[in-house]
Amino acid sequence: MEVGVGVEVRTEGVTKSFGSQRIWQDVSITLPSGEVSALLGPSGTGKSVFLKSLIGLLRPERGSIFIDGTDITTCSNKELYEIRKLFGVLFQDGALFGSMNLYDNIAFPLREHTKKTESEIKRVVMEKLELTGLLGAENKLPGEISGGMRKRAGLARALVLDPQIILVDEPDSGLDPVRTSYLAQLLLNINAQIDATILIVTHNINLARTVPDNIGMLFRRNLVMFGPREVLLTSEEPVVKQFLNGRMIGPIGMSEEKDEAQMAREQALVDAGHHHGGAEEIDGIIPQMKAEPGMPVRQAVFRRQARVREIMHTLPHAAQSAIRESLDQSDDTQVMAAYGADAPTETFSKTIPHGQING
Ligand SMILES: Nc1ncnc2c1ncn2[C@@H]1O[C@H](COP(=O)(O)OP(=O)(O)OP(=O)(O)O)[C@@H](O)[C@H]1O
Repeated sequence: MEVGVGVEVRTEGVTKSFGSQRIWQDVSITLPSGEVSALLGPSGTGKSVFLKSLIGLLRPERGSIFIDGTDITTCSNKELYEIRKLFGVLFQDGALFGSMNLYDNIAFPLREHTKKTESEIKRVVMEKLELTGLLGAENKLPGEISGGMRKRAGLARALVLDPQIILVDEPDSGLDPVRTSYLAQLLLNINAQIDATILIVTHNINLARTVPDNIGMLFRRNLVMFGPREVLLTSEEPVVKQFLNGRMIGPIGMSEEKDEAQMAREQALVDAGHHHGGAEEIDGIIPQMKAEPGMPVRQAVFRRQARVREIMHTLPHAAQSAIRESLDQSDDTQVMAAYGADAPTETFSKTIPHGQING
């Protein structure tokens, strides 16, 4: 597999509305090159709109979006067309063409955007099918396979042009927790292999706690925070704590947000013994998932360590402690020991066997 170098994605004060509906405002975010970042937020906060803005499918009315130094909000259509080739995008349902088999779906970007011969195309397609555990399923139509397989096929297609930026919209949607973990493992393996800058948009708490190097959150039309994973995972911000623990108690309501009086009434109910809805309260930080044995060392880990050391003094105290703890353990190469005590769970310690096409 060719090794690319992920490029930086930076937004500066971007604001997006549809008519009079403001989706988010003044969002400034830098996705460090080659690292894995996640953007969280309750449903409807505009995560997908953000993702579509990054590839120029939607245009914010204010602010700039720099991809590898080019502002895609002002560049020409020709430049945008070239910039888009840096991206691989995995949409929620895989966005496959229903009438094409998996092979043709995955070959599609190569036939559209390159002059490769059919035998070269075959080599790339088979490589991506193998990487995503889909060998043997190439003749199936998207309608004949499960949601998990469709996601993996979408990922295979997103990878064929050797993207330097991979955007993933809700990798868990429609998947059970185990298949979600397999897909998360695959994304980390891919990051180790091609060093692409990855952004995962999700409201899956497990994924947020275990996968990304950096995490941000959108709420009430604003970016609540964005930074190294330890910042959000140790945050005392009520909306972040509520979200991470999936509780009903807090500023996030059924449709949008709550007022103070409503929050006080609900807290009184919980104090009186009513269940708050969250399955578990997790304090502190769960270790980050690692690339699997046999993968190259994930370079993002070293880049992030250097970066985080530099900004350490600007971070909240709790985040600093958590980062120091992780740095102390970090002769760690971020490749999971095959049978080591630190393999987080059995689920994460297995590869998708080649040819396994279920799920
Ligand atoms: N093309 C569009 N035209 C008008 N409104 C839109 C358009 N696309 C999205 N919206 C609106 O923008 C808001 C944010 O939608 P978006 O899908 O980005 O949210 P999300 O955070 O990804 O939600 P979820 O987690 O439920 O997928 C919604 O109110 C949606 O109706």
